[in-house]
Amino acid sequence: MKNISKTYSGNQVLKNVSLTIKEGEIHGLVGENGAGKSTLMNILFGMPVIHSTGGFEGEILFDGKTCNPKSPTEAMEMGIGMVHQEFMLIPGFTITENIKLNRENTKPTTLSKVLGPKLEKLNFTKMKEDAKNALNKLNMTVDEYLPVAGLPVGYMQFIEIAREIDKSNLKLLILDEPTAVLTESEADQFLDVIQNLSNMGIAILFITHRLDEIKQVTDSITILRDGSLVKSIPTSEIDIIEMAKLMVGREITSTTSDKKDIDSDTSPYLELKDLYVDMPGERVKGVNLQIRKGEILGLGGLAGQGKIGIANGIMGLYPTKGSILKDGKEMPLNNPREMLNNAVAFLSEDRKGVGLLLDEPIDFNIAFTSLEIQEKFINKIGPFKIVDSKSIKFHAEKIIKDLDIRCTGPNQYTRFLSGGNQQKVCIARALTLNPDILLVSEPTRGIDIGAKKLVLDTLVKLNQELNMTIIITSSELAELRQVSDRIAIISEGKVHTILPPDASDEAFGLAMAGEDIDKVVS
Ligand SMILES: Nc1ncnc2c1ncn2[C@@H]1O[C@H](COP(=O)(O)OP(=O)(O)OP(=O)(O)O)[C@@H](O)[C@H]1O
Repeated sequence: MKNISKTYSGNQVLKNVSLTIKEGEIHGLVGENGAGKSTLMNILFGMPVIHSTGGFEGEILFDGKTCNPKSPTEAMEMGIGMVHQEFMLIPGFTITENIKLNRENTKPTTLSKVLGPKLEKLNFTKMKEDAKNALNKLNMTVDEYLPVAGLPVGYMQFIEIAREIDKSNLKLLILDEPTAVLTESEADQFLDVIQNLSNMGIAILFITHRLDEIKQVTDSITILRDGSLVKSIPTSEIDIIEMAKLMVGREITSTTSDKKDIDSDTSPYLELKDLYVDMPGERVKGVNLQIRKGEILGLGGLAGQGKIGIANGIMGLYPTKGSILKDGKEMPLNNPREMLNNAVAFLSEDRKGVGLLLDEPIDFNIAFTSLEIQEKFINKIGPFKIVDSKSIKFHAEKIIKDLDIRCTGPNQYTRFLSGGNQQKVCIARALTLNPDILLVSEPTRGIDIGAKKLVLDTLVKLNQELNMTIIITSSELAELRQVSDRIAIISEGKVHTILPPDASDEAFGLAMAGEDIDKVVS
């Protein structure tokens, strides 16, 4: 890609960016949220959003020939595949149907011989065989006839890749943040797969915010900042700290909070008694927990063990049994609105389903829940209620600055924000509720290293300055250890053990595996 520039309604998001990738090479593309990574890849894959917004400037050469894919179909014909940040699978279809979608195998019938190929029959045996083959290449043992709906998110990612590698002419595979939704062990398996694909001669363009993965698996990297190329360099010649510095243009230090001793004699601020949550894939099976006022409690554990289900259950988003007491008062179960009324706010791990209003501006998205639930930003004149747009805008401007949301201003529609910046808008919305208890799930998933620090710093600041009680659920143990006062490890739907953040790696490892940790902890 040579001297690529792209403008979205007057806003230049790529400035003369060049990028080269060789056959079979694994090339990392890194940069802060909004740096222009997805846009660059969308250009290469011929995404309609590029061409419906005036196209781009610059030149693309593929296999030595000038090309300009005007649609994903054209890109695919050339041998380019792409797995997007958001899944593009059809839930009601089986794994095989999703892998073979639009490329179904058919076999002739008596009618088709006379009336043409449109009347050919689907060749299910061949389709199943191909799907199985693609899954095998990824070391996946899942049954190909299962429907995609209800599968754990990690599986979905592998199915998307299986779909790409089933294409026989695949030469270059673009992966936009493929590991953001994977657990650590799934991500490791995934990196092996990438290595295998590269050994097969397929070039990989890999976008991720996990710089350790970039270091581990790529041959070379390109760093973007604010739409410009900062550097392209062989990975062996740069370390992670330097990468982070080049991405954000400044040094990144890690977040730490002053850990508080939790006095178990004081009465709990939030108490969960025998909590059961029927969240598919993350069932909670009898959790008892006491959280003190002003505490940051971390919830850790392996995927599928129930840690994610706890906050979802407290919020009433999945059928829940047991009891939840806030400051000694019994909370209604299965009633999200009542939880919000009781000043409990939730930032969901489900980025797609978090309910951003994509065709509304940033400021309204930030204010929306507070407006609905708390009647904030409303002026009452006699019997009339008038939305105070000025204060909504003012509030948004402040929080955009605080969380460093990269946008053209509070009026910009959230649809046009990069993925990470959309996530920050969700955080801003939860904070606007000014809750007593903030539940945050995977708060830094998919956001860049600079923004990650900002989010964690914000949580620590809210806790210190407002004495806000925070329950943070995360698959990244390092992140939990940085900010939590105590960390509860969830295994098989129950609290396996509660550890101090400075407990040994061994203790955390054993607890996560559901093993007895007494020996190491003492
Ligand atoms: N369809 C669009 N219309 C207008 N602006 C857009 C559109 N898509 C992206 N942008 C803007 O282009 C810039 C680059 O966004 P892009 O999605 O390429 O960033 P990114 O580096 O992939 O970020 P992330 O890591 O958050 O996914 C951002 O400022 C974004 O707001």
